Amino acid sequence: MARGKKGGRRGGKSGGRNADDAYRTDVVEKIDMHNERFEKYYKSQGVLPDDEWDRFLEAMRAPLPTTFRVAGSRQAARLLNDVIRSTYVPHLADVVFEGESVTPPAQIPWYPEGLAWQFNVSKKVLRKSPEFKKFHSFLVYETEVGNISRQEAVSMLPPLFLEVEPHHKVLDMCAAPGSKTAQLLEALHANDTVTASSIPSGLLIANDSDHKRTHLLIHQSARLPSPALMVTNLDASIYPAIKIPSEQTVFPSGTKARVAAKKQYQLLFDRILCDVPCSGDGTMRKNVGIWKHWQPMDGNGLHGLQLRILQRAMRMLQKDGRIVYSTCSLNPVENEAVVAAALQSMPEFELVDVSNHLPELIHRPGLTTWKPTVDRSINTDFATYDEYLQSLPEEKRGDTKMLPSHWPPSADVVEKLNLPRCIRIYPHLQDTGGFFIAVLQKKTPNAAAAASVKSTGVSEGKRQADAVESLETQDAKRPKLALEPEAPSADNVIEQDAQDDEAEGELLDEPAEEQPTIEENTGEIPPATPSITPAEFRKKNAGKTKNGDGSNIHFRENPYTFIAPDDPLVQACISKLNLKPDFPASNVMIRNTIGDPIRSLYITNDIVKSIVLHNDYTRIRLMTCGTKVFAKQEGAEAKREGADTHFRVLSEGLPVVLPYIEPESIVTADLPALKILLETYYPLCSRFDGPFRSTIESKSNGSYIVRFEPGTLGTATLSHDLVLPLWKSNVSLTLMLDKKAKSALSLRLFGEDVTPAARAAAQKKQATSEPATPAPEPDVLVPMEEDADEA
Ligand SMILES: C[S@@+](CC[C@H](N)C(=O)[O-])C[C@H]1O[C@@H](n2cnc3c(N)ncnc32)[C@H](O)[C@@H]1O
Repeated sequence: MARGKKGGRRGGKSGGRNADDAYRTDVVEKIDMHNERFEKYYKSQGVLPDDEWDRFLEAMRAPLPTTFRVAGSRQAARLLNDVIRSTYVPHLADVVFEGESVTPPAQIPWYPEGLAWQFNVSKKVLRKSPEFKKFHSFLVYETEVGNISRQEAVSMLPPLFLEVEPHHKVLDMCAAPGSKTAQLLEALHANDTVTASSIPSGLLIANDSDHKRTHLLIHQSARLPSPALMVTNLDASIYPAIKIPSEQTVFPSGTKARVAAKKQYQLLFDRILCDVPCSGDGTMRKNVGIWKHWQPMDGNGLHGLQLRILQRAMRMLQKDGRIVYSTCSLNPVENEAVVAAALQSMPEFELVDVSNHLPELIHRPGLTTWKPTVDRSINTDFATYDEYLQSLPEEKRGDTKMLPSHWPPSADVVEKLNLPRCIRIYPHLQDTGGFFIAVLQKKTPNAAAAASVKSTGVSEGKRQADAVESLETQDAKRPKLALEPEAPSADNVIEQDAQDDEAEGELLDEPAEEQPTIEENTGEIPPATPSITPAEFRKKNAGKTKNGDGSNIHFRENPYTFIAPDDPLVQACISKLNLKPDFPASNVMIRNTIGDPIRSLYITNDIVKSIVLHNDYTRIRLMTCGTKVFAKQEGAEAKREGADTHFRVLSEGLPVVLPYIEPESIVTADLPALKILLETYYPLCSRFDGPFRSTIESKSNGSYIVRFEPGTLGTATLSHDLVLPLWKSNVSLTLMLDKKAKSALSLRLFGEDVTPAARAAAQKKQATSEPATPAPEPDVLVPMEEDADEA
């Protein structure tokens, strides 16, 4: 659905059920799933042949199968997928419940490597069948720790069509709650191993205009911590130009060195996902309330914003880049109409034929014609916008909210746009929700120039010459809705900017002397502006508002400060945690309000650092970036030794830091040791055996890494290295994982939750004379922040 309107459109009570039940697909009756307007509208669009109509409606009314994706780095995902395939599925193969056999989970045929699954069992089976109950617990805990993502099948598609690689600069324009962002991050981290994260050279900016929902996004993406991630909170339709020192820009001959030196350039993206807000009628199988409230003016109203977002994306795309535009709506006004209008406004773009990209995916081509309705009663009588306008009294014509782009272009234009290259997914085709996808790219230069002149009468050269536009002007500019040609593509603007700099005066809002200079066009990002020590930071910012320069009083996030690699804090981490010389110490950052003691250190990759250093973080409304790697170890012991020097590696940051930790700080242990560490909060060193005990006893107190080697213990098998952070105190050890992660690990390895938290929960239940269960079980199958609208 378009937004997190919880309860907004989901219908009310029905037939005496309680309000919660009204939203459950397994209890809402089919009798409630009718909407005359819906049927009339879609019939008149000719979305499907007549003989498929009943099957389509039947599928729309059937409960949506539960689907999930094995998430995380590719190697780790493969291992977990093997556990599902070889351990859980065989146990679920012959389940009979109340006399009926239950179909086990099956892999979604089109998802690469079989990493996505679906099953369709009632909540009763999940709760009462012992086999499914166990599977349910497994799913819940693996979801909690981010190894499994509960996601609608069709919602998994857009990132697959985007084909992200680790070096790509990616923008996810409407990203919350973040299920697709997680997939994009995984693709960026394709080179991660089971235990160690790569530091991709690329970048993912995940954006959403809804401030609250960006927190969901941050939470969701924290499951795959990445130094390459940034989260912003902006209106995607007017997404500002992000400034970055030029890497590859070839300056036009004659550009004065002084001009080139002080210029910064707009970051262009290799991949952009526009998963735009939409009316969401493709999610009706899940959000059954939409049946009651559906009406076509929702789609009409969203069309303009959807188009502006797509046009903004087109202006921010690299030459060889790719855009995926997607909605979970079946309405052509939100789909083909948007794509057609965008393509006409920028003729240098084309639709990509991706019909064979996922051979097992059954889909239908995009529509070449459609009939917008001009009112709620499904009045589709007007063949063109002009016809509609003529039908209105003259004085009312200015008031209409209908736009020319709601209507299909003329037949000859439609033919050139290749709209059948769009992908439509209908629920009856593969038992999914409904969905729409279009993949756009820039044409090869010659084709683009020809298309441009033909369609607009304006040559590309003239267009570039007209493209005198500063980054600030771009920020303010809202892409046009009308179908006249969009002015410059963003990359043209960039090349033009260097020439215009002298004539236009300063193009940048920061004073020139604060800008890093580009010495030569070497293709490298110039060194960062000098980092500062925390003490200098406090001094510099003393007396300022919480928001740094106070330029955006409504934006209340903490500032971002890179600290100098020779800062005592960084040096303390390097020496205490035994980090190798190649640890990227100059990419360590703190987030802090003025004067606060520093508790956490973050790390980013080079490009994220460069963006942070060259942009006002309040202007780009930067919610977070990079990943937290070290935290100050609190407690008396740490204080005794000097609080500023006692940092530990965080479990979420460990995969990033692991490649930089010297082998002496990594101790080796086995499965029995892991079981002790899971069963007890602070086991004494004397409880362990063998080389692990002697090694750990010989170590001084502090942060270590423990590597558990593959092995068996009873029926438990550890099939690959497992690396976790450990804290050694005088006589005891602590596994530095949170409770949920410990429970998930225990369930996965030992088939039961052996943690103290689970024992306490069981005792509490016993005390209240309820039957004890190994761990608290959520009410829903797999908790999902925004289950209602993640598609
Ligand atoms: C369909 S949802 C996105 C789902 C998301 N891509 C996912 O996979 O989890 C659309 C999102 O667009 C956001 N949104 C609405 N208007 C926006 C705008 N003008 N700019 C950016 N985001 C917007 C909404 O807050 C909502 O989170």
